[in-house]
Amino acid sequence: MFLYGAGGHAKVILELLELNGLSCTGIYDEYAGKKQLLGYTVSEILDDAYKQPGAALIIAVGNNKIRKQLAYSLAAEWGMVIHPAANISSRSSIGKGSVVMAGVSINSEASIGQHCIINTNSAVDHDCRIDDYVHISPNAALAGSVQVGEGTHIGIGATVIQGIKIGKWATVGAGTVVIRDIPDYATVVGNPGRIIRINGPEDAGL
Ligand SMILES: CC(=O)SCCNC(=O)CCNC(=O)[C@H](O)C(C)(C)COP(=O)(O)OP(=O)(O)OC[C@H]1O[C@@H](n2cnc3c(N)ncnc32)[C@H](O)[C@@H]1OP(=O)(O)O
Repeated sequence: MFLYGAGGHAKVILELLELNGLSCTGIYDEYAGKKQLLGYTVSEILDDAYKQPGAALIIAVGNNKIRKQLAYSLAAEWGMVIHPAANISSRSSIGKGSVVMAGVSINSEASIGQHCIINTNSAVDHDCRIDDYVHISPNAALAGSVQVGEGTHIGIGATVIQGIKIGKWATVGAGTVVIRDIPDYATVVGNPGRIIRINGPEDAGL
């Protein structure tokens, strides 16, 4: 498995690979300014090795917009990795390029898009629909049938009650309690969550 990205998020993914008995064949980061990550070599030059038959790449970058831009520019076979201590319903689905950290629960008939981060100890309950490039931060909890649009960031420890629809490229602040639908591009904070800003399509990365 190849990784693109050599920051803190990449460290967590490297350890997921190790726990799954998968070898990391290469790490690319053209802007990292470092040669090593956890003892693995980091290459600043993007060669074609990750495009060889049988190779797969995970974009190990936490920023949702940058992950989307890279997904379009790198054009690879996408890998996926799930922590062995995640509870994943056999009736759920997870898209290519996504990563699922320790302690996560993904319950029945939930669907996770491509290049998502489902971070440590978060919960995505039954029938949730998570679109591509979403990040569900550590300890966030989504009740049943919540929808999260493309590129949205759910902050650490946020709580979303059942049936809520959250638009695309929105931000839910740390610890926010979401009890009403959230429009596209909105930033919502507090308990109950209130909108403090609405950006535009320029916030969507591409
Ligand atoms: C493994 C990992 O590290 S995963 C990463 C997890 N990280 C996160 O979840 C971070 C989530 N980010 C946040 O919560 C941020 O505060 C954001 C994105 C919601 C807002 O950030 P900014 O746009 O920089 O807003 P800013 O800090 O200027 O705050 C604007 C106002 O909102 C308030 N505010 C900001 N965040 C929150 C919050 N989480 N809860 C309540 N109020 C908040 C501020 O107090 C401020 O209020 P004021 O105008 O009355 O002073």
